[in-house]
Amino acid sequence: MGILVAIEGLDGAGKQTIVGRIHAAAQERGARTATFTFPRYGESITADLASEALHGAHGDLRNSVYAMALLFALDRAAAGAALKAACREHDLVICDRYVASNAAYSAARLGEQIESSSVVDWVSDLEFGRFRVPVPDHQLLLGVPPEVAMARASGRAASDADRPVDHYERDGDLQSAVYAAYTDLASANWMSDWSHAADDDAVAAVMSLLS
Ligand SMILES: Nc1ncnc2c1ncn2[C@@H]1O[C@H](COP(=O)(O)OP(=O)(O)OP(=O)(O)O)[C@@H](O)[C@H]1O
Ligand SMILES: Cc1cn([C@H]2C[C@H](O)[C@@H](COP(=O)(O)O)O2)c(=O)[nH]c1=O
Repeated sequence: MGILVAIEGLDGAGKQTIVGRIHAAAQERGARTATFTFPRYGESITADLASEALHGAHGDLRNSVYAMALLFALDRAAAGAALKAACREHDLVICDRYVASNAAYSAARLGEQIESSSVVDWVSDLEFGRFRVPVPDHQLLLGVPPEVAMARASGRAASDADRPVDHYERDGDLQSAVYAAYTDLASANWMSDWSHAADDDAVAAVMSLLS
């Protein structure tokens, strides 16, 4: 049985980039490695609906924190069997965003503190309890602060017409609140052990989990 590792962090922090580096390093070491990216745009109708809402479609859908979180959770629920199979067939399964994204963004949007957050409990009951998606063995918070992540997201939007900034990405106060929520989830080792690192240290933190 392989290990399931979730890479978390802000919009534009560089999660996709670091997942690529971890994947390459693990394969170089001979580890059978698989990756999943959430939301699964183009594969999941609920992921696509969430993205469309973040870009202005579907009326006031995006205003509901619980409705948005439910769409993201349904996307993961539909991937649950594939995730479990991947863990059986690989040494390392890396998720670019996972359940903690729902916890951090939802708590931040509602202004709830992690240690007493109703929505964080709702997310874990729904996703791990009811939908039975696998609990990650390790979670890594990519330690890139809001101002850096937002600059990277804006730079990407300027050079890629298919990646305009969305409703969450253009909200600096939300990005700061999400980073604080993630930091608290990591400090509390929410659901599993966390590390908090960037760049080479982030790659090394995940590689150290492989025996
Ligand atoms: N270490 C880095 N230094 C400078 N730029 C970087 C670094 N890592 C990623 N970038 C750039 O920042 C932008 C965002 O990176 P990436 O797409 O990996 O972020 P992400 O966290 O997956 O974003 P999102 O969650 O919004 O999909 C890209 O243009 C990427 O090339
Ligand atoms: C998976 C997931 C994502 N979100 C948030 C985080 C982002 O701001 C957007 C879209 O994700 P992307 O990585 O920028 O494509 O949605 C969330 O709130 N809950 C989730 O489970």
